Amino acid sequence: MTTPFLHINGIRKTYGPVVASDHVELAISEGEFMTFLGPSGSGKSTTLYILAGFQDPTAGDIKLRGQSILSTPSHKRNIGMVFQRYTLFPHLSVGENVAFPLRVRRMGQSEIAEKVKRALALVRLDGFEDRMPAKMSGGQQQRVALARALVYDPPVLLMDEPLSALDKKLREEIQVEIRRIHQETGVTILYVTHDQEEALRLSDRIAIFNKGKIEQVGTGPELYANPATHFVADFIGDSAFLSGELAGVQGNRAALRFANGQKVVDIPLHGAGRQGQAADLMLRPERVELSAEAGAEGASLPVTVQDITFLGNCTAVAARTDWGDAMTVRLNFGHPLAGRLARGDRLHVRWSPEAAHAFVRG
Ligand SMILES: Nc1ncnc2c1ncn2[C@@H]1O[C@H](COP(=O)(O)OP(=O)(O)OP(=O)(O)O)[C@@H](O)[C@H]1O
Repeated sequence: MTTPFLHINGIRKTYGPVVASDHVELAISEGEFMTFLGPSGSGKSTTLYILAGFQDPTAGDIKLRGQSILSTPSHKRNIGMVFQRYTLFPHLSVGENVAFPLRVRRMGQSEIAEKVKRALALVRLDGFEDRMPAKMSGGQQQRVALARALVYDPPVLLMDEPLSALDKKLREEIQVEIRRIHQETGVTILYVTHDQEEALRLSDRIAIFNKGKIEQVGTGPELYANPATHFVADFIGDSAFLSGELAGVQGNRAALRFANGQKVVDIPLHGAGRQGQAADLMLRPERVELSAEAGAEGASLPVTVQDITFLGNCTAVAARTDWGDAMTVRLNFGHPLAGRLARGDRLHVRWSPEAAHAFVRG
């Protein structure tokens, strides 16, 4: 096996009784854009801070090109870092902020000027050297922070929710910039977010964190097409989950029975399960339609319309099964049912049989 570029090797971190990172194991390739995605408190930042050297792990190791970096102090790890909130020095100009890591490294004045100019050009802030941070927008300040983190060409850049303080439009603009910078510099990026759309836009691969552990690692399409667990299936994509119980299990195929007695047979079962266990049927939104007529047996359920919301290119229809499970189905603009629905209407949710997956309740 070849040595991974960056190896997070069984990292565990506890704070008293709280297990923040629980044997996190991950190999990252040189130049890869890896995102840690998960809900608040799932251990993403803790793992990143251990990489940065701000925290020591309780157990495990971090290896860069096969060498442990745990005993190297944070400022000597040569790892760039951009945080949630702008962390510029307010009393220093943009140029001095970006120059700071080079001054610490005792670089010569002309080389500093050259590198600062190049780093500011990279984040499209050419000519902003003399501006003070307080006179810049949030997005500009975050780009200065990015220039400062990249100015000494670190092999690894860590980013902890760097866009969470910005509004949606600005966030999307800077996401495009971050992708471009990643491609231009080839720096290996580890990026923390709880926003699945951001993760999907930016990453080569995504590690899904839950309760301190990585539940699954894969590309966006891999995670969407083959979620390993209920949690991953729920976290990536807007899926409907309809509750029932396992009516029969054969290997990794199962039959699932809903509370109204209807059955869905021969569907993939993710994770171990046995007959009688509570389980959910997962339906991805693009394989689901609403119709006035029932569909094929085992691929159709009656529902009641709860709410109708026009969203421009589509209409979101919130519906409920007879046993109270909620789901939302989107009708494309111009769909024959859009504009003709009212609360309380009885309709049928229909899906293509290959779109149904069973997940045992976690
Ligand atoms: N210094 C600390 N002392 C005690 N507990 C901590 C400390 N730092 C983190 N924790 C706990 O460890 C767990 C993981 O926290 P962490 O910040 O890594 O999660 P996260 O996924 O990055 O969440 P967020 O997106 O909210 O930052 C949480 O339960 C948190 O409360």
